[in-house]
Amino acid sequence: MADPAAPSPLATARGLTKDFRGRRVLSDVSLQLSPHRVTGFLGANGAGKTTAIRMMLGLLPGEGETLFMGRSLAQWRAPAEVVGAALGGVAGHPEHSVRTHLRMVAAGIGVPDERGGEILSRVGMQEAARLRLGRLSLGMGQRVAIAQALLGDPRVLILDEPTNGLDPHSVRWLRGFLRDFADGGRAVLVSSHQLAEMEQLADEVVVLTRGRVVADTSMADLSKIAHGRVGVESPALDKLTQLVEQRGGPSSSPVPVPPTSQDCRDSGSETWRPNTRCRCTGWTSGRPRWRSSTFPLPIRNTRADESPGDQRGGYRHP
Ligand SMILES: Nc1ncnc2c1ncn2[C@@H]1O[C@H](COP(=O)(O)OP(=O)(O)OP(=O)(O)O)[C@@H](O)[C@H]1O
Repeated sequence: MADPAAPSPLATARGLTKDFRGRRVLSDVSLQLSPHRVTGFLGANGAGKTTAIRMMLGLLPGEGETLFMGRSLAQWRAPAEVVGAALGGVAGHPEHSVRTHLRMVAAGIGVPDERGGEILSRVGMQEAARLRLGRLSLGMGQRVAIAQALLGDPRVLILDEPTNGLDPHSVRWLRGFLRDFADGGRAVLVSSHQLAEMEQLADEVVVLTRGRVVADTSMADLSKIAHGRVGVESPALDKLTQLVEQRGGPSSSPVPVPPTSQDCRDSGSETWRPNTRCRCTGWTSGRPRWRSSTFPLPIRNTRADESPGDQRGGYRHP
C-alpha cells in the first residue's frame, strides 16, 4: 500500500509496452519519480532503458502513459519547465559554439539568452562557451547536454547514460550535482548499465531486465542483495532455474553446496580420500550426485568471489 506520508511523485509512467518489428522490447514498465530522490534506471545493454525514456518523453509512440504532476507532457504549456532530458550527448551543428547552441535552444523554449551562461557555470563549463560542438570531448559533450536539459529550469531531470565518457572526477561532480538538484525538491531519473555507478548516484533504483521491471527498491536494499549471496534449496533445482530465467532473472546454473566426505560416501561407489575433492556429476531428483575427483588440493574454484584455496567452493553443474 502506498505510504500516505510520501510526497506525490513528480512523474509516473504506467504500463509502457513497446514492440519493434513484432519483437517485444518493453513489457508493462511502470515507475515513479519522487521529489528529493535520484532514481536509477539500471539494466544491461539492450534491456530497454532508452526505449522507456523516449516513450516517457513522448519521443516514441507505444502503449502506456506517463504523467508529469498529473498531466501528460502535451498538456503542459511550457514542457521545458516540467522536464529536461539529456539523451546521449549534445546534438547540434558541429560548427556552432556551445554559447550559440544554448542560445538557439533557449530561444526555442522561450527562456532568456543569459540563461545559457548561468547554466554553463552551474555545470562547470563556463570556459567552454566558445568551443565548437564538434570539438567537444565526450565528457564535455555530456556536461553541455546536461546544461541544455536545465535551460527551462525543469522539475524533473532525465539523463540517459550520462557517465559515458566521464572520468572519475566528473562522475563525482555529477553525483554532487544530482544530489543538489534533488535536494531542491526535484526528481531525477538517471540510467546506467553499471551497478557500481548506480550505487554512487541513486537513492532508489528500478532494474530492467529484457524489457521488464524486475526490481523497484531503494539502492541500499539492492546493494545488500547484489553483494550478498542468495542460497536456495529446492527439490527441483532444474525447474527452478528454468523459471528464474523465464521470468527475466540472471542466467544461472545450479551451484551445488560443497560436498563433505559424508556426501561422497553417501552418494555411491567412490570412496572419499583426504586431499581429494568431490565433483558434481549430475542430478537425481533435484539432488547433486557427487564423485570424488582426482585433483589434489588446492583446486581452482569456479566462483570468482572465492580465493583459490577456499575449501567452500562448489562446482558448477557439468
Ligand atoms: N529503432 C529500433 N528498431 C528496432 N529495434 C530497436 C530500436 N531501438 C531499440 N531497439 C531494440 O530494443 C531493445 C532495447 O534497446 P534500448 O536501446 O532501449 O536498450 P538500453 O537498455 O537503452 O540499452 P543500451 O544501454 O545499450 O543503450 C534492443 O534490443 C534494441 O536492439
